[in-house]
Amino acid sequence: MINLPVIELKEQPNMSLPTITTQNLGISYWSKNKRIDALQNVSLTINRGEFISLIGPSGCGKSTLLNVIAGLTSPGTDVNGSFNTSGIKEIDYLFQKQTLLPWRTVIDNVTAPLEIRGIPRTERRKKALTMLEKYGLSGFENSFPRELSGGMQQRVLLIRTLIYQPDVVLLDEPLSSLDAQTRALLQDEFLRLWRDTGCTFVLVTHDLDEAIALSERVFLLSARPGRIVKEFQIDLPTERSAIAIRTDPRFQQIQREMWSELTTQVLQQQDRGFALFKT
Ligand SMILES: Nc1ncnc2c1ncn2[C@@H]1O[C@H](COP(=O)(O)OP(=O)(O)OP(=O)(O)O)[C@@H](O)[C@H]1O
Repeated sequence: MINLPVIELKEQPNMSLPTITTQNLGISYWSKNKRIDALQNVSLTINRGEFISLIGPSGCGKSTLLNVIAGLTSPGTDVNGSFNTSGIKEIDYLFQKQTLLPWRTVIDNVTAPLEIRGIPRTERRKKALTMLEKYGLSGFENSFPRELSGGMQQRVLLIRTLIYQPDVVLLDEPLSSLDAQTRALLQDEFLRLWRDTGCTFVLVTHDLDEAIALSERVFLLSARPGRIVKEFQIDLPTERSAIAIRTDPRFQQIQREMWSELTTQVLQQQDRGFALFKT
């Protein structure tokens, strides 16, 4: 088992204060003079310090929603409805194909966010070394990314994301390229880091088990244009292991309900596809 970092506890989050709210949010893209409605009437509230996940059929707008939260809407995007990120100072984003800077050593990768913010070298190295040690990466600080396994690289990315203790961490399929065992270990690390830091975590995943194991609430989006069709309360103990919880009967019950709802959405999407094909 990997030792996990003891990170300074942030002021305990006040759960009644919303961090992110959207009201009837609609997002459309224009591509080659064609309008693509990605999201429609999305209303949700994410409270400070929560761990929530977004699931739904492929192309339903999950990444689009994360991008909006991160303030990353590209030109030519229509935004309707309202959107608010009250009181957030720092948002960090860890996405699927994110990689480390290959020409920088592990420690220089990890300290990059502190460097950008003007934290003195000695201070940033001290902080990074503490985190690397507690993450089982001691001795690799001067290695280059190509010398690490996929799981180790992902752990370095996670440390880099959290080193500045952002208020909100957005995760877009961050573990999808890893083998099942490494993935399970990192899921446990996500849980512990979430509990230790008090950051708000918003995860996009295709893996329903991952969503249940990690989250307090899971939002299921419909096929495109994505709308929230169901909110699942994950009433499992907060102090849990992402691996062991999978054998809990309540976990399995939620899993069955989620699969059933997701299958309905996917079948509807296919019906619409066939209808389009016929016309
Ligand atoms: N910049 C863009 N320009 C045009 N269309 C886009 C753009 N970004 C996304 N889309 C379209 O918007 C829809 C939603 O895409 P998005 O990536 O948000 O879905 P997703 O649910 O994250 O998909 P997946 O689960 O497959 O990763 C898709 O039809 C996609 O093709």
